[in-house]
Amino acid sequence: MNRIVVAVGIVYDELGRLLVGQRVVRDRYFNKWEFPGGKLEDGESVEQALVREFQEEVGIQITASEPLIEVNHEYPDRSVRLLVRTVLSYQGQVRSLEGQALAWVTLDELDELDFLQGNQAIIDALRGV
Ligand SMILES: Nc1nc2c([nH]c(=O)n2[C@@H]2O[C@H](COP(=O)(O)OP(=O)(O)OP(=O)(O)O)[C@@H](O)[C@H]2O)c(=O)[nH]1
Ligand SMILES: [Mg+2]
Repeated sequence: MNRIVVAVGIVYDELGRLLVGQRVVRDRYFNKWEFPGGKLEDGESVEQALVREFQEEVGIQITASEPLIEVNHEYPDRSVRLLVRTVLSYQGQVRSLEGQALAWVTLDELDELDFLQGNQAIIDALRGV
């Protein structure tokens, strides 16, 4: 099976909280929490995909990001490669553009959310485990 390549962004607010979104009902894995992002389109770099997805989903313009971690995960129906980047700067105001719930949460609060399975390695990396 081909691996689906996904750009994922970690954005912090001025209090050091992270931006998370809840997948909407029409999605696979509905109601699971995730970090904003999405699949790379043909010919796109990870940075281009990240900029496009953040514009489409949460309405901000990312101006700088750096790699955090790459995670391969096998779901029952698909294999994904998550290219996770830390967002260093952006312009605009975060808002939900696709009907998804958005929240700013602390690292401790991440445990209370029902995340996509593939995200445990990301959360460990954020905690420096
Ligand atoms: N955006 C995002 N996607 C993630 C995360 N973790 C994770 O496993 N994924 C997986 O990455 C893939 C890409 O997500 P997506 O929202 O662009 O695409 P999708 O699968 O909903 O679209 P589709 O149902 O039309 O194929 C999904 O299979 C999703 O489960 C995450 O933190 N953020
Ligand atoms: Mg998406």
